[in-house]
Amino acid sequence: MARRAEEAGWKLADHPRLGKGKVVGVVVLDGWGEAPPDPFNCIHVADTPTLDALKKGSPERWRLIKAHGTAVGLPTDDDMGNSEVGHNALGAGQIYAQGAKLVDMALASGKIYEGEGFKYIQKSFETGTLHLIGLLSDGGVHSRIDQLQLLLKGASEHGAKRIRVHILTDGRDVLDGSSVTFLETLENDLAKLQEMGVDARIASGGGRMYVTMDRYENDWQVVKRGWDAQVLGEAPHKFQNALEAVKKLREGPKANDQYLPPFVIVDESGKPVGPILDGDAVVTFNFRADRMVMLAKALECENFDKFDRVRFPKIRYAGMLQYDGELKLPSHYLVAPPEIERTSGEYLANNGIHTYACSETVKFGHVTFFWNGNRSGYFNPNLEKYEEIPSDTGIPFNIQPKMKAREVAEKARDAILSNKFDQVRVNIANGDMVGHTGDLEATIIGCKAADEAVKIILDAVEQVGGIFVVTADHGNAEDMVKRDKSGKPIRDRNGNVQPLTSHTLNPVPIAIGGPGLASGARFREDLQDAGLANVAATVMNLHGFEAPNHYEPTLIEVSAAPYLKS
Ligand SMILES: O=C(O)[C@@H](CO)OP(=O)(O)O
Ligand SMILES: [Mn+2]
Ligand SMILES: [Mn+2]
Repeated sequence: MARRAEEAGWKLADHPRLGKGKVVGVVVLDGWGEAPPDPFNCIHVADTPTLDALKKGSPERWRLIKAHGTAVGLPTDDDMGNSEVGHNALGAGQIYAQGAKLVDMALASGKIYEGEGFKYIQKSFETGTLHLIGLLSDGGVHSRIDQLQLLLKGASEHGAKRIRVHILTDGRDVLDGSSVTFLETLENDLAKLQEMGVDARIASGGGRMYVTMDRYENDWQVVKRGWDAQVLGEAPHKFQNALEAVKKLREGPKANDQYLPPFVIVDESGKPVGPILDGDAVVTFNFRADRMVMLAKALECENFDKFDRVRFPKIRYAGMLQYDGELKLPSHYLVAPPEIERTSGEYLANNGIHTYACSETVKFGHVTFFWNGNRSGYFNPNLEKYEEIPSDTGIPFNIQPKMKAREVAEKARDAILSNKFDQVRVNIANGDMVGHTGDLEATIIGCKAADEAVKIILDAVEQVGGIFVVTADHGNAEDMVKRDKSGKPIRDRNGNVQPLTSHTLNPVPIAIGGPGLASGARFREDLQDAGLANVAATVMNLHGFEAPNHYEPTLIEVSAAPYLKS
């Protein structure tokens, strides 16, 4: 193993001052940013003694790092962070131009229409329909409506004569209710295409969390609901107009953009206007992977047993990107994904580090798949163990805001105490998943549960003389209200505020410590602009290795003299 590592350039140099053999507990708090104290800062309001102690206890071992925008490879600094780019950066130690940006560039240059993926689907344009399925939003987390608009125009200029759009409404990365405006924009564009002789229409729809966009195989019924509407043209709700559909369905009890029921658009005779048929082309236009992989499997896999597809049309299918680099799924795609290579997980596996990673289902791929550069599976099954705690299904997370935080922490504790692993890595989901519901009270409970989970892990680290790194992937729970430009919550005539369900632009904390951390180790002061991508080198150091030269620099320095708490 050592020789092989050396030959392929995988061998990491020893750190001059930090030794090996200490277990390193890496905790990623999902959706846990830093913001000023405020009644809408649920992390501030919640009882979080463990995280408070890390912040107050050691100024040289607690700091903030960037988790949004260009620091994580997004197009601009107006782009909020998200789990995919966040965990990619944390695990890869390098900043890659991410899907959002790569698609922007391919559309701007027109290269998207010259690639293999587009040429492949184009073969269906003469006799078949082009179907576009994806999230209708300008959130920039999974997709962007301006990219859809360009693709619609470009596809019709390149020969698509019949286009059907299958929309998923958002309300998670953008304000609830904004689906109506996005839909108006889309209908306007489709009308222009119709004037130019293209038969372009919306064919079906539904809310992202209830229709299609499940992830990590949490609930295949979500994908089935989408399949029935998009492919079979069947749904409990039928309308002749999508705008009317969304407005009407939003009136239902507890209905919102995220959870809108599935609908199909039908003609005057009640016939669906755009089921997916043999000979058609399909593009899933989300660039982000996790919530498209399940649909990609259903559209592409010959052998499929997750639900009864009833009909498996012979189509030409391409993803906006290839969503899984290991499974090569889908096999055709319009834009090549970022080549996230030489991740810290692969380096550490090649240097003999035993790793345990755990999360509950809704975040499982975050600390495995995303962490490893959008690759599923192990680098070395003899050295790694990934464990998933099943998430609650069928209920929104504000009903069970504690989620599986304690269960995940107890698994991590056991892994740390087992002495079998050098790195124990978890994602604690509450700040994010409950934050997305916009329910403040539940989010406060969720944040407390996350803090308690961190305590369980830190206690175990303490017991074995190990080291901990506690950080987060992006903000969410620390700001839960829509604000005006000056930062004041916007209130309507009745004094009500609008909950902010999305992520934020805030930085996230990182804390290091534990009895195994060398007494002279502290955060450097020369990296004020550091971000998530600086964490991988830091973690490698804590395992006793120097990071590779092409990694973003480590956050820590180790002085010969012991670092003293001030
Ligand atoms: O739920 C998701 O898909 C996104 C928000 O769209 O959140 P995260 O990036 O935290 O996974
Ligand atoms: Mn996240
Ligand atoms: Mn989120």
